[in-house]
Amino acid sequence: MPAWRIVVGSDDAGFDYKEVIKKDLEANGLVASVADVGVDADGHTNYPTIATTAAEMVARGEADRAILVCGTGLGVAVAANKVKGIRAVTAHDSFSVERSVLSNNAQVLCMGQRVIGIEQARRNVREWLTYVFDEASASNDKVREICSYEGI
Ligand SMILES: O=C(CO)[C@H](O)COP(=O)(O)O
Repeated sequence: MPAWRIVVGSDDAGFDYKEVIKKDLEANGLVASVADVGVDADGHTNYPTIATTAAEMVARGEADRAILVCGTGLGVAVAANKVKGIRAVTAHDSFSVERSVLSNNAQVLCMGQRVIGIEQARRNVREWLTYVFDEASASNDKVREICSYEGI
């Protein structure tokens, strides 16, 4: 199991969950490091800036995965997916979180603070850390097709 380098980010609407998740990650033995690209408690930054900053860190290989929180988990996913090579998903249930890695090899998990409860969000993150994409799986053909569409 890898020692994940994780980057977390949120807008104002996702700040509280981002802070709780960050603390959980820092205490999780599967996590090597946690970087926080904001927002801060008193800061305001639009979600596309936060999401693309985090996604670019993953795309450059400075982090393995990202967790992004906004009100719905939708805007951060749309923005993160604009970064070449990034597969970001909004997933609020355990099965989708599992498949986001095992089917889609998504590196970015997005959630909405206005959509799910904090305990489900924390559980999603705990479980997400335990999944690793199998490049020998049948799903890889489809992930490669997505990459090929992007020219990578
Ligand atoms: O949920 C969001 C974007 O998907 C964000 O937290 C709020 O966006 P807004 O409704 O445009 O303010």
